Amino acid sequence: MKLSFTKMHGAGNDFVVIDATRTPFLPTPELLARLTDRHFGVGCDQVLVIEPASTPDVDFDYRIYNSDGSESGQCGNGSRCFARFVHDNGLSGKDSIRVRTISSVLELRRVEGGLVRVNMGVPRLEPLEIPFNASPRSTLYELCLDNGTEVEFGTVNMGNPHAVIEVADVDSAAVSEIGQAVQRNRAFPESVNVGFLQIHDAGQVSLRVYERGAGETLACGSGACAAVVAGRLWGKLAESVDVRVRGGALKIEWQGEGQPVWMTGPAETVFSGEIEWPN
Ligand SMILES: N[C@@H](CCC[C@H](N)C(=O)O)C(=O)O
Repeated sequence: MKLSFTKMHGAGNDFVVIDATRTPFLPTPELLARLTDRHFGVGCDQVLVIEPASTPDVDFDYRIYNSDGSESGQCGNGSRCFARFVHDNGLSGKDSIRVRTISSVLELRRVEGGLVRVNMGVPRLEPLEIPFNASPRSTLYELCLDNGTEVEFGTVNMGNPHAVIEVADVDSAAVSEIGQAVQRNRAFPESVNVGFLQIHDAGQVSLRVYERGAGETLACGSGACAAVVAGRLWGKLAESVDVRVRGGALKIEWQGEGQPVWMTGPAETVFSGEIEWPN
């Protein structure tokens, strides 16, 4: 059987997009591994699946699988690619569509210049359940990691979990080592996306994210939203922030508690293809 796919990226966070609006996509671990593997398959950070709407209040369902096969309820960069794919392939003529993930409903809008603006929803700021070696301090937690490092971080749920650590310099931050140690901590039984945030001024930051289920990616849209929310709660950021990531730039806007976060950024198609499955 041949499976059609489209390779896309949003600021370098790359995806294999599957249109399952007519034929159901049944993602076995082996098939996901074939799609995500950069050496033996197509290669991507996440597989995005476009499904028919399961309820009348949305246009489509949106499933997200990390490169390790785990499923997530949110993928910001993927949402912009989702909107672009739906438009370019004539699946909807609307300029604004609503999609349901396993955890959230998102509104995706096409804007000028190939950019897409996404209503990423209202961030959830529930306090972390504190296990033995972490302690809360206002919107910050302190944690002694199993590698002996002490970190301070904020937590924000954007439909998926994020821990945000402020650093003096993103380029020299030990993103992989600290990211993995935070993910292993029992404070995060479902693991967590770990953001490293450098604040240049109230409107400009740099960010690297060690993603749950995918490792460090060139950009993480939900991570950018979480980082700006955390930075605003710490009183350090303005309502509109330009976020520099390794693969480009995103604009994040958040008016404050109870309000949705808006993310604007690029969405590009790289190529389309077919793979034989099973081979
Ligand atoms: N790259 C994403 C987030 C993808 C899911 C994440 N790794 C998780 O497991 O929650 C984005 O752009 O938001």
